[in-house]
Amino acid sequence: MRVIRDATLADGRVRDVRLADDGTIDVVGEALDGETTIDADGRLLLPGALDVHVHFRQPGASQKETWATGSRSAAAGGVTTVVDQPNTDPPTTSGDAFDGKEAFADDSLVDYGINGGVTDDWDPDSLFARPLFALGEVFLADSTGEMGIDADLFADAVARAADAGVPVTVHAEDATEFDESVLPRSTETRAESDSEPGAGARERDDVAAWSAYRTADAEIAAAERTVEVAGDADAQVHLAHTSTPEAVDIAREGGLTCEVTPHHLFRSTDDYEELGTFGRMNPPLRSEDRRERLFERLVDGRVDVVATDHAPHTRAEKDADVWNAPSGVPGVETMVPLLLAATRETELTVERVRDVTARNPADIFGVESKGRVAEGYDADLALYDLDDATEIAGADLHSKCGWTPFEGDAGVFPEWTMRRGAVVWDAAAESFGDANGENVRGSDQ
Ligand SMILES: NC(=O)N[C@@H](CC(=O)O)C(=O)O
Ligand SMILES: [Zn+2]
Ligand SMILES: [Zn+2]
Repeated sequence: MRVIRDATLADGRVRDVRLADDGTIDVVGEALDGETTIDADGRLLLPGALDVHVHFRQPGASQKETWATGSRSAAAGGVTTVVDQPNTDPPTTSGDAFDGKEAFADDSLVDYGINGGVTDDWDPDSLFARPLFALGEVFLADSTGEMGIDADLFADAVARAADAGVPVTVHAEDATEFDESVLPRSTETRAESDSEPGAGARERDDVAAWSAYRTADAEIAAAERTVEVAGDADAQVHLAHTSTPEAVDIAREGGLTCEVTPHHLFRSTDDYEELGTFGRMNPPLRSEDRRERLFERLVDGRVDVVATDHAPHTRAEKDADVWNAPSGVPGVETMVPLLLAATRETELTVERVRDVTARNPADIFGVESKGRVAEGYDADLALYDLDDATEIAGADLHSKCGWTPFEGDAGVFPEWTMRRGAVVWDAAAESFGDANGENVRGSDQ
């Protein structure tokens, strides 16, 4: 059996890790026997990350990303499990659509889960008959794919998920709280607002208008409503991509779990000047003050999960004015690298990075075989040299979209990544494995 020698674990212990032939971890110990040795030489060994929020765009938008390119990007960033969201074309709102997506996921290099979505014409009976990772992201306002639903359907969908024993993830923005006075006035709306003095005072075309339009209050209101709906249905609910510290606090106090994205942790409205419309996403970037308070909650443990909301769009698509550019930024390859680089400069610890990227998502979503470097767990592993931070460059990344909102930031990338004991990314050789990822909820096919 193979042994990874002298690996520093997230808690600082230096241990050998012996791999069983079935792709699991045989034992973690000291001076272990084994046939072949992989010398970690004191470098950091982390459990492969579970990114519970990606948009890999197939079926329907393979010009932005495919399962092949998205999963390679994941592997090159130390991510060994991804969870795909339902706003594809067709949307994943029926059993047939689920099966269609699973056929594409066959191309995945890493393990995966597939979420089911809710729209007015979803087919819950056939959908819940499939091995869903979760119901979600349930869109409380329109985002890419225009799957926003109303309050009654939301309550109904959460109740059905609770009955089926399936967790729910929520895109919490309440469209009734958006500030429409920021919107450009078409001839029609201009006529209306002219009859209401004060409304629509000026036409905005700066990117910061996106943050002014989709207000922090819209997220806060939707988070509060989600707590109520989850309580009424006694459902397990997780808030996706919370952009405000207020929503994190509401989730904690209301018995929900929450995730934050790298872009809301490392970018703010101060970065619009540099990012332009490439910095437009939902929920939008917030003030530097809110970003700092979000980061504090990551450091002290109030944030449960970091997930990327990897939402690639082509450069040509993004290169439009603020009202017409699509929302979303890529991120699956840079999540762990950014967080590890941050441990060198902030109070963030490597143990917290391990918890929010692996242990907590596995525990919250019940992926029992993953998230830990311990006996019996899947040998999903990545090796890092904390002394070797490099500059992130879109051109070096493996997403099909070819750009990153983190251009120039420091990142600590993995030397190699293993999925179930097989190397899926070797940075020195710049080569990917050819393993086929598996559905972590079991396949339906
Ligand atoms: N976050 C985004 O701005 N966009 C996501 C959809 C979503 O997660 O809301 C996308 O699929 O493009
Ligand atoms: Zn969303
Ligand atoms: Zn999303």
